[in-house]
Amino acid sequence: MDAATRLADIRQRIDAIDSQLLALLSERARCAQTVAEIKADTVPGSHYYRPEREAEILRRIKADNPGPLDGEEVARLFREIMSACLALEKPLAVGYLGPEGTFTQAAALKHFGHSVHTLPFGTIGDIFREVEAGSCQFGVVPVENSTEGVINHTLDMFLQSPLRIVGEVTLRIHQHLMSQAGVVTAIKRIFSHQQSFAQCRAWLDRHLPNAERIPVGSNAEAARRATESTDCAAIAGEAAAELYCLRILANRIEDDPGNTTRFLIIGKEDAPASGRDKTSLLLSCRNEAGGLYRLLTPFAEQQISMTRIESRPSRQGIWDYVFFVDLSGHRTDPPIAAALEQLKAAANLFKILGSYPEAVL
Ligand SMILES: O=C(O)C(=O)C[C@]1(C(=O)O)C=C[C@@H](O)C=C1
Repeated sequence: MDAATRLADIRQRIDAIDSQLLALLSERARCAQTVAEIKADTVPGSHYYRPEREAEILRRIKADNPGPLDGEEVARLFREIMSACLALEKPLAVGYLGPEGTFTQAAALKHFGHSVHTLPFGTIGDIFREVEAGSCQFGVVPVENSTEGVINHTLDMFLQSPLRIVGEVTLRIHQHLMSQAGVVTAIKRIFSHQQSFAQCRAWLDRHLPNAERIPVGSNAEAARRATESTDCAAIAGEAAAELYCLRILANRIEDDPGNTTRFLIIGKEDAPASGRDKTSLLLSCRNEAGGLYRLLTPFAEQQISMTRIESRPSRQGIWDYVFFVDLSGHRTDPPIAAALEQLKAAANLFKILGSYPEAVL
């Protein structure tokens, strides 16, 4: 068989497979519509998003993936299928730290897929307020970066807010230098968010030591400012370059190639157990010798793994601190439930911020 005939043959097979895929996708979408009808009958008025179910599906797809497509790639395809099915049930409104083109928007789309409505807000506080007020069902906020550490503003919001953490998503952050100019040497002023400047400090010191570094509220805002003049540049992500038609002069200039940001999904109710979950808590104890040690003892006794602890001023008195703690497991797992009961009795402040599926994508 010659090459042209083989090609025609294989394309015919691809067409037949696509028709099967389309029929199966349509059948899946009809199933999701039936799920929506059942939900409307049993929990009227509630949103239809089920983070624990989505996490279970994505984990199973990755585990069963026969190849040759990469597991992450296959999971991303299924992420989009579920997003489209959910939009048929009821489209979700998701608030993020704007403007359009920020890494937080990229994180929102990575977590929910592209069939949700993403709504930009100016500050982390605005996102909390809008989700509390119900104008968005969920919000996406950055919480920590592998190079720069925690985003204090996000943690501090949980001190007052009744919202829960319903999910997490991590995003590899690639920073690019972008401008209308054609060469790096033409750049006199650089705009970026202060976190991004910090993530690219060594690169900037080496390549643009004399350019002025001007901090702005977001990377997308930096990209917009970079359109003002040809001797300006921005450090931002690819989406911002596309949005503002800027040329990428230098790719991936972050000092740490593993540079990753973790984002939290906030909503009104936390998620049931998915089989691989995290629980986040807010705690404080009396300021005395061994106070924190005694507070955390139930975790050791119940063999619960504590994956993170951060301390922040409580804002209630000088040198008074609260602790943000992440645990492996769901608050309904019996050892965690037992430890939480003990903790509740011993802590000055005890708040469960949420139990939610570990990031899958
Ligand atoms: O299983 C459900 O509850 C559904 O609504 C279906 C489905 C899916 O497409 O598989 C869609 C949205 C939910 O977030 C979870 C799963």
